[in-house]
Amino acid sequence: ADFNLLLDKINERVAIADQVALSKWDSGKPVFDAQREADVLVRVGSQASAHGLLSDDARRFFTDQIEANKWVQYGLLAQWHMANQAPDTTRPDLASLRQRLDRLQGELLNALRQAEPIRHREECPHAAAAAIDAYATAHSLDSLHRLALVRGMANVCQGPQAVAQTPGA
Ligand SMILES: O=C(O)C(=O)C[C@]1(C(=O)O)C=C[C@@H](O)C=C1
Repeated sequence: ADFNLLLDKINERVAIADQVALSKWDSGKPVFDAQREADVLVRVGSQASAHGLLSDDARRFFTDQIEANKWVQYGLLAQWHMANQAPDTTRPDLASLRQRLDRLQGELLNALRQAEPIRHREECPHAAAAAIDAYATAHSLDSLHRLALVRGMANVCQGPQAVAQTPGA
């Protein structure tokens, strides 16, 4: 196992942030929505064990994904305010973007579970950083989206003591 599937799923979620930012540019809604974050994290916590993960671990991981999402939104909104314009590509409304985020949730948790063995290895921090670097280069990510991967991977390495639950436990 390596980090490629996990990075793919993290990057997929980050790519949705671009469209969330556009919807917020249109609506003027703030990036931060405390109630929505709480809802997401409650669901993640309750679905963790079905994916073979501890609730706290899954919640911490998702807190990082939400932070990565906000970094991208703040970064893009600042670029668009600088330019006094945002791209005029068609964008889905926030409700359908949230449905897409919800659908990705299980895939992200499965990808985290799949990475479990490397997460506890001594070389995890180096392997994670190298995988992010290679992934960002291979996908020609700009510095904002590269940094979002760094943020999303921030707590993937866990040290040897944490133990995963068996699915359904
Ligand atoms: O749903 C939104 O409004 C988003 O901006 C997405 C998201 C997330 O990553 O899930 C990020 C920031 C908000 O505080 C809530 C949720």
